Amino acid sequence: MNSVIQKATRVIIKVGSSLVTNDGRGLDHNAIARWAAQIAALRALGKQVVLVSSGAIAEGMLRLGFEKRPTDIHELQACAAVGQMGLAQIYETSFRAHQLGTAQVLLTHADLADRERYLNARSTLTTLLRMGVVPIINENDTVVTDEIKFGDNDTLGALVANLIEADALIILTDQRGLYSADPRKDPAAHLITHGRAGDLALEAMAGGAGSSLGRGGMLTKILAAKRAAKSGAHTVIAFGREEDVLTRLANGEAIGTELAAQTGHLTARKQWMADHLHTAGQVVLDAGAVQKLTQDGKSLLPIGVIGVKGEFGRGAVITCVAEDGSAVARGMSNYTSAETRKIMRRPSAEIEAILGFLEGKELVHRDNMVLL
Ligand SMILES: Nc1ncnc2c1ncn2[C@@H]1O[C@H](COP(=O)(O)OP(=O)(O)O)[C@@H](O)[C@H]1O
Ligand SMILES: N[C@@H](CCC(=O)OP(=O)(O)O)C(=O)O
Repeated sequence: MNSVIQKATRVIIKVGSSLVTNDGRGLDHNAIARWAAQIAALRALGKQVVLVSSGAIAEGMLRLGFEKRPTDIHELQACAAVGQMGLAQIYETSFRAHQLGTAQVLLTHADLADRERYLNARSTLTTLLRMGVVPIINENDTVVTDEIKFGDNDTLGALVANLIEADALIILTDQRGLYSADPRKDPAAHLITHGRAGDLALEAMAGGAGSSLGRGGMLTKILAAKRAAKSGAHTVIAFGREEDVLTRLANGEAIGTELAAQTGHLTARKQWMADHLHTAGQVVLDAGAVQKLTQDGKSLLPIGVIGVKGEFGRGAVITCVAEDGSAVARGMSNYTSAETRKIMRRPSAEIEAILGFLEGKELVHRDNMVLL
């Protein structure tokens, strides 16, 4: 038994290049239809699923008539741009068969390192999930070249797990999981069924890149598990063509390699916030707001703010202090300091009229906050 996926309510599933393609050129429509059916079953169990799928380059190669993977980086980018249309098309059709809508989300690592974009991506994804849509994520290969060189969606999967605080990351690949050595080179290698995310011994077992299409190999998967664990997500690495792999994992079956996170979401978030000792600014809360945050577990609304100190941008980590100056909480602000000065002491229903837009009715959402 393995209850990690069974217990998870928010899951990122990453489907690698080596799996999603038909012998390296074009997409395997039948395999994609099977994953869509299984993801629909997971949704019916009440799980929210985000799919990170590779395969754009492979499909673009087919559509543009390349026999071999081009070496020119801009030709690869062109393949990705053309192929992404096919990838979106096939996922939309496959999920539609199960009455599920899909959304295309193209991201770069830099997007997630930028606070404002991070918050925007997070809000978009959580809104899509709330609406019952399955977001399909890939790298935005048009605007970056580093990622295309390494071809690594494992890292992207982990970053997305951090972004929306997923409970689990499932990495589907062309091997049954992590082996004690690369099974393509060492026939005596055995499957590692359990491990601790972040254990350095695992990194030594994972060799370099695997197939000619997938570039990351097992090492990027192990590093992705380590990264995902930073926000409390567990990782499972499994063979994507194993029959009903996703639904069986959701039923608690032990398949592949499970790499467990050692800290829960809350501890992880606190650690992350603790890294921001030098916050960009402060907001002063009235007694009612302090009570809402500390006693009732609520978000901070602008109406409870009576002062703003310092200058900060949207997405900055700020400190919420009581009138006597004692620190109450720390969190990411939905509004800049200038905007906060305009909307403080005012009801959230007026934000849009005051600023001309609404980023959220909260100044700091509960999910982006830790109490001190
Ligand atoms: N210890 C290991 N256990 C399993 N696979 C390994 C290991 N070391 C290296 N590999 C290689 O990693 C490959 C999977 O990585 P990759 O081809 O990048 O897949 P994907 O496209 O799914 O990301 C496997 O086919 C295998 O050859
Ligand atoms: N973004 C690109 C490549 C991503 C990629 O190959 O990643 P991986 O599946 O981790 O080896 C694509 O869609 O073709």
